[in-house]
Amino acid sequence: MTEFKSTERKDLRERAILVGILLPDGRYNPEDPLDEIRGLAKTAGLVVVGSLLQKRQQVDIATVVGSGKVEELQGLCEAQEADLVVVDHDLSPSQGRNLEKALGVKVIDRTEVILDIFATHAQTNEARLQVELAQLDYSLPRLKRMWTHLSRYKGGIGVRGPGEKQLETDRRLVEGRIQDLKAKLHKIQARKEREVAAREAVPTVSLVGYTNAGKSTLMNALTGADVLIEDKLFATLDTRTRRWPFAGGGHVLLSDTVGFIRDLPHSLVASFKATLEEASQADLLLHVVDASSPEAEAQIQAVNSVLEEIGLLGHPTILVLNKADRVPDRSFLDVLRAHHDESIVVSAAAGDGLDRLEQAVREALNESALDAEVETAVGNGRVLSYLAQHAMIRGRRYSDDDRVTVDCRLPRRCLGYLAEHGVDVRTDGQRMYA
Ligand SMILES: Nc1nc2c(ncn2[C@@H]2O[C@H](COP(=O)(O)OP(=O)(O)OP(=O)(O)O)[C@@H](O)[C@H]2O)c(=O)[nH]1
Ligand SMILES: [Mg+2]
Repeated sequence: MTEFKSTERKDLRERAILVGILLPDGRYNPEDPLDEIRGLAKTAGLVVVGSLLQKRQQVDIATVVGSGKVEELQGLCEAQEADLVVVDHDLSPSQGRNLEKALGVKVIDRTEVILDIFATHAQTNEARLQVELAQLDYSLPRLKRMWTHLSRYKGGIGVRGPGEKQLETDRRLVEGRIQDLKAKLHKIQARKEREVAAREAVPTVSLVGYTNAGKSTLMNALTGADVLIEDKLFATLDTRTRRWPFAGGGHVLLSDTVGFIRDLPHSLVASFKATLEEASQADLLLHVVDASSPEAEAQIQAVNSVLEEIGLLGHPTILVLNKADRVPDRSFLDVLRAHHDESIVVSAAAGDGLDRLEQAVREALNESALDAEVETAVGNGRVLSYLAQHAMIRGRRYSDDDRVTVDCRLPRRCLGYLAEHGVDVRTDGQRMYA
């Protein structure tokens, strides 16, 4: 019966029903609480054929939504010939199983949709390995819980059943693959670090921000690059770095990064940490915001919490309020600007405000680097090669007592390292970009 139906259908994409649970403390778009999960479903290539919302004090332990809603959902699935149900909430393995049993269709949660999108969008070898690592990290505890659940039945008759053995085999396979992936990623990242170190000592700036905020559009507008832009979530998964020539002279290196989202699955944050850590090498972050979204403020907070997780919250940052051309009401921008003093309004698509952005970046970079004289022993190879990698060296003076003084432009973030190594640093506070 079902088979007959599906061969009759012209559109072979999977048909999905979205389920949202409105909890008292949940942060949703009040006009359309399913807005984001609908965007995720669309990006994952699903056709949304229906949706269902339930207001609750807390999620139902067994089935997330209440039993009445489960019945309603089952009717909806049949009427719409749905292939799957997407729940905008994390599901425990047993909640997923219970719902699947009751509904007779596949049930997936928000994290699985995000992991799926990442898996289809990953293009470089590194991104693919990171996604696979995240997927295995996500499935490992589920694997355990799934088998534990089974072996509880088997354990009842007092035997170490095949479930237990199977679990061991599966777990060992998965754990082995995880180690293998980590080793491969480690190699790639070590190579990248060498590449970064070998770069000329030009200031670097990283774009960060909520997914779909317009980071890649801004990257293209500033550097003339040709990075993929799509009205989809997570269009960019691979970091790219391009030269951003300043209209007023000089240039910096600008990197695009993977977008953030509220409640980014932990396994993903962990495996993309290395990619995001490129941002921590940057002298400055541009936090790009879709200022035309009613969720702008909540998205800023979500990005800040990921930044905090990867230790970047205190990093020098400029907030870029993008899509100004689409903001329906100016007063909306004023509210955002009042909350965030270091912010610049732009439209990456229309090319508005980019000159002001350049000026703000110059000023921030001036503040983030110092003219310095660093004195150390001629034989201190470690510190001298550190300086060669991180500072813009202008000259060296040698003295009779085997000491060298390096005259350079030094990023502020290097002061900690030099202090740790007991090196003497003198600064006169002159600015490089006037
Ligand atoms: N109206 C308007 N649309 C913009 C602007 N900047 C970007 N967009 C649109 O917003 C959508 C997302 O842009 P991207 O540049 O791909 O966003 P992103 O932040 O790189 O997104 P991910 O890589 O998916 O995280 C695209 O449809 C862009 O055309 C802008 O200034 N104004
Ligand atoms: Mg992008």
